[in-house]
Amino acid sequence: MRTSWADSVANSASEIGVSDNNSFPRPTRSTYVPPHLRNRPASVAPNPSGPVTEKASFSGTAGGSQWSRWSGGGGTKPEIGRPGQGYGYAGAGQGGSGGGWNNRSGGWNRREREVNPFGDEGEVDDTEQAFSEQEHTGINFDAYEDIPVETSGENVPPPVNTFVEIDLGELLNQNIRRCKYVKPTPVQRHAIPIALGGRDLMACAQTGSGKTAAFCFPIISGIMREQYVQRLRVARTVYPLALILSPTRELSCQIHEEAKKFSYQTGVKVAVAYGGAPINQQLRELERGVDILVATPGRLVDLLERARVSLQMIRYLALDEADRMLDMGFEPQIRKIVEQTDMPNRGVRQTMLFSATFPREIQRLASDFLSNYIFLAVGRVGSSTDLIFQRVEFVHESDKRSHLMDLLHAQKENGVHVKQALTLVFVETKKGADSLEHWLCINGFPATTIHGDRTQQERELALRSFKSGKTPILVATDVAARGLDIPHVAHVINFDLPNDIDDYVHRIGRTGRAGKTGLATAFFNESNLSLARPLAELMQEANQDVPPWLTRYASRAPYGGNKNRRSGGGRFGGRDFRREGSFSRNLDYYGGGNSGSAYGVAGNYGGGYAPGVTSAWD
Ligand SMILES: Nc1ncnc2c1ncn2[C@@H]1O[C@H](COP(=O)(O)OP(=O)(O)OP(=O)(O)O)[C@@H](O)[C@H]1O
Repeated sequence: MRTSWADSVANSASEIGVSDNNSFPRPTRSTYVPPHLRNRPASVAPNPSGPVTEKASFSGTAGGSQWSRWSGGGGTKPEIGRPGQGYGYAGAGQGGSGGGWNNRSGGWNRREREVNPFGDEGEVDDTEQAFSEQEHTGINFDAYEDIPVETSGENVPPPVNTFVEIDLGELLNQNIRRCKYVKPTPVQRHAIPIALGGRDLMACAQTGSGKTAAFCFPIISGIMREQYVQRLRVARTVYPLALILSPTRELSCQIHEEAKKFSYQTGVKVAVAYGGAPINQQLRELERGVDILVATPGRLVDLLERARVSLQMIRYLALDEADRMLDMGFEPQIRKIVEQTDMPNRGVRQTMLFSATFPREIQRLASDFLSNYIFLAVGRVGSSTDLIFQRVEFVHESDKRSHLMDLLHAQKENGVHVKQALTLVFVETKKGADSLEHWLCINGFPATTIHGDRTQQERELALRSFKSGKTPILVATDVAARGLDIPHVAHVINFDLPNDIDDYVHRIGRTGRAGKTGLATAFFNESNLSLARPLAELMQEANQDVPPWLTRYASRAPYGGNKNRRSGGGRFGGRDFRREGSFSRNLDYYGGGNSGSAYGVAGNYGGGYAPGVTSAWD
């Protein structure tokens, strides 16, 4: 059995040799001027009404940057930094790390101590050897080594094998060690050098394979490196340098938590904004300063409309679950945020899109936001990891509950139904979720539920209760399908199968994460016929046993599961859509083949919701 990346740290014994010479060419950005402000007169910079002179102490090598112009130019100066604080950075004196790093930690106000997100309070081994020592402890990444990797685009930077050969900065490296990340995962090996090279990126890698760090590390490192000595705020408007968008509130919170760990004591400030939670609290948090803003689109639009956030200084834009962000549910909001605000244009900002699935027409849409980008696919686009043992059972609608009960009883008898083994049950509707939860509870299986009709407080409570094992069964709609990284989810049950095979991939991806194995069971019946073929193909590709009855259905069924979203000639045929020379908006990728609009009609569009299904997306 494979070893988990993180869990095997303690037990690992040996690891392949690590070079600590920094062989990867280091980007040369000595003094950073935000690209969209280059060659502009100073007056183009945000022009504060009623500038406030901030007592901002800083050291380091900021001379010549736009920031220093504002701070030291003697002219009008926007209010910079957090009120009442000397926001200074110690650019010098970073032992061990290469020059040019902007150690911002010196600027943390002593009154506002940064909470230690690791809860270790102790020292971290900050010697250069620490990675090497850990790397010799035998983390088993072998299972991932044979994953096919495809990159396309011009001048693709080479991948790295270790964290030490990437110049992320010592403070970030310390946090990586604290996270017990010993070695970069395959997507990190490829994506981090690409992003550090300043390139736009469309990256597709399997669920649970470490995509969050793959976009967070370069952003944090870039902000540290770029010598932003002061944080801009004009009146009550804040100017983040990086924006990370995700489709759900819970996922945004999770990314925020992760990013806070990665940026601990670097001076890079991360804040989160999402719907359903009191906006005033989020505004107060923003006012304390923000370099990286993690947000759901709806709440961000609200903040932009209130002029509490400006995207004028955005240097990095990352879309997590990018295909979901660009499908019918979100695309208008994303276009509004990216194209109709003061955000710097593509080619000026750096844009990174990540997901485990990337249907080709979404790739095409996404290319509107990217400039000369690199396409990276680790594993086949849209494939599931073979760490997940997949099982499909034919269950009539009326038998589903009793079948579920049988499964749960069997789990209990096998000792799986314990605190450390959580079960996630996906259903199609919010009503269905509530009713199943109630039924489970009265039948002696403590369950809770998460869906779009619950208040945010209820949703957060449910998630906490599930994570802690207090309520080991979570009944969820698709709101929990993407991105959530919940340790100890041992079993994902598709009580109702989704209509789209990509949704299935994300749902089952809540287990079998970070090198761990997991189990996924699906209840299939006549109402899922359109999924038969893509499901059988997906399972086959992941070396799973496909039941003969499913193969029979698959051979009879028309290709469903939104095959129209993929390339012709097979589910996994399409990778980088740019390689398909004849790709055109007018081709029959939308199923109907005659879509009047460039983007097809809603009903044919992958992310649309099936009739009668209420969306739980934020
Ligand atoms: N280099 C690493 N070493 C060990 N563990 C890692 C490493 N990188 C990430 N992880 C862990 O792997 C888990 C999955 O990572 P993450 O949530 O980023 O996956 P993902 O690819 O974004 O998944 P999804 O597609 O479901 O959103 C997390 O618990 C994370 O802490």
